[in-house]
Amino acid sequence: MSKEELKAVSDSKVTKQVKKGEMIFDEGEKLNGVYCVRGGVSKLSKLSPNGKDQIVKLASKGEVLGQRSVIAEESSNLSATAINDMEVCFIPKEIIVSTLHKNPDFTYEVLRHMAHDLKEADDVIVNMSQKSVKQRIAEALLYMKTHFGEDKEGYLALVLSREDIANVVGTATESCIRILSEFRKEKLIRTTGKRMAILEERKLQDLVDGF
Ligand SMILES: Nc1ncnc2c1ncn2[C@@H]1O[C@@H]2COP(=O)(O)O[C@H]2[C@H]1O
Repeated sequence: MSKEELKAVSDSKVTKQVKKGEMIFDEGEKLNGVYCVRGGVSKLSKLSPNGKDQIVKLASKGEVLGQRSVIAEESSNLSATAINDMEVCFIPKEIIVSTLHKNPDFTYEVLRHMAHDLKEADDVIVNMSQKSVKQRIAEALLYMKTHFGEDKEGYLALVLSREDIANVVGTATESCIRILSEFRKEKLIRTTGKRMAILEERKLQDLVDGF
């Protein structure tokens, strides 16, 4: 971006604190701009008619939310809710659209991000249809470790409720609880309340890979 473009973005952006559990935007909303995640984690999810909230993605620092519907001039396809306390910065639609028209490098970057999101969405569909619930839960735990890390005691830094884990893998909360308890008995993981630690990363990966 040129100095002028950066200044326009920086003058127009508004920083917002979002508390754990608060919604940033709802599915079906017409967004007046995009949200950049500066801290914390947001779940992007879609509520189905049977009441299940399918989590499509966990978005963290550096990710942009809402650009798809802003560019497509549609309403948002997913809702974004804070999993923990977040800081987001809002950039109005006009600034995004005018920069997209003026700056090909910026447009290319946005396109690159959307192409990446598309690949992730493909992988979600393939995983859902080809992997068992057990494999999907193992994969979700490994994903949480790779993307959000561990705390000093070796627990996964991102703490998700059992319901959220079930909603990430697309299963019932009871099935998720049962499989996590199997993993615990097999000493693949350790749990303390909601907190979980991976003990046997290799074995979980083998399970995901079908060995
Ligand atoms: N893999 C993904 N699938 C769908 N939406 C994503 C993905 N990653 C990020 N997003 C963002 O999540 C937003 C949800 O609302 P929108 O449909 O407006 O725009 C979407 C994208 O900006």
